[in-house]
Amino acid sequence: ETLGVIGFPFSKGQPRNGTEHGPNVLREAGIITSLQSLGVNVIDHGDIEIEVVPRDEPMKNVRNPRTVAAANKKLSDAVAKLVKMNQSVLALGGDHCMAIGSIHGHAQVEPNLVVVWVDAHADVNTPLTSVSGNIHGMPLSFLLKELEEFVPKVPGFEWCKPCLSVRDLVYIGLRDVDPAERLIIEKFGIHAYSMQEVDKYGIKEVVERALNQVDPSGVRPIHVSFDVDAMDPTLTPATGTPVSGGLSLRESFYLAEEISNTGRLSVLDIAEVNPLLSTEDKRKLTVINTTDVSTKFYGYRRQG
Ligand SMILES: CN[C@](CCCC[B-](O)(O)O)(CCN1CCCCC1)C(=O)O
Ligand SMILES: [Mn+2]
Ligand SMILES: [Mn+2]
Ligand SMILES: [Mn+2]
Repeated sequence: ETLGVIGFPFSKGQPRNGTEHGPNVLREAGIITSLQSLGVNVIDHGDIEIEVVPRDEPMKNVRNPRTVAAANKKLSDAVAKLVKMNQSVLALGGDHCMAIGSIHGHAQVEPNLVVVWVDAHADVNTPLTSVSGNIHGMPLSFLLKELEEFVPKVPGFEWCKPCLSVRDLVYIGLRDVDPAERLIIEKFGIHAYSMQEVDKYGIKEVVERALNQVDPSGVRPIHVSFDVDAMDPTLTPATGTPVSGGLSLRESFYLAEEISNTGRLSVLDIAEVNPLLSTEDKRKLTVINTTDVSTKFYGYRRQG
């Protein structure tokens, strides 16, 4: 089994510079060697080449649409190519708009995939419901078939055909959801385990229910889109939209271990590491904790 690593050095899905350095600070922290030490055959395919599209005027309030679209088209093609070569893929971000390219590319080869979205946020605003205009708060609206009729054409995204159904998506870690996002989640009955459910049922029960709801027969390829702001900000402070009361280190480890144990993790996104948004020691803490969770997704066993 080969694990292909792709860097997505990108920040234009949100306004805070720094997530373009995410892939490299994770590499410098030794994420590749940590994975290789698990006996995983890791190939680092380098970074997606990012081009800034000139005169990339906002479409209504959507910022950097063409630049975000062009970068994610490249990511989609790269992910599809690796999945087609039977590699599992670790995509290092970069802001969470990366999920547009990553999930789209994965779905071109594995249309039967399910998505586990681990995040403080639902990231399901449409270009019309978004208050911020930051595409990192909208990726799922570009991917969900049931939202297609509510999403306007955004310049550059002509390539991005919705490829996911709401019943194939489950959230874990929500604690900062916009009113319009809540409406969408309730209208379409999207499975969602917020931090309230994590407290109520415990992480074991939440992970069990989540996986059972999207894939009761336990056969479908899994795409995990992991926003590091799902974890408590005391653990991953170097991120753009921190929200208190997040997943503990052990809850994050357990979630990753259970996903790993399915043997069906196909693509993992690690999004929203922003080394510029904190002091040196907080940056170190963020990349160490992010790396430690990542190794659990790929078979690190706490029991030895
Ligand atoms: C909750 N939605 C936000 C944040 C999206 C975070 C994206 B992620 O990838 O980091 O998860 C925030 C919108 N609020 C901003 C403050 C005023 C109310 C709206 C948005 O910009 O859509
Ligand atoms: Mn988030
Ligand atoms: Mn996110
Ligand atoms: Mn974030």
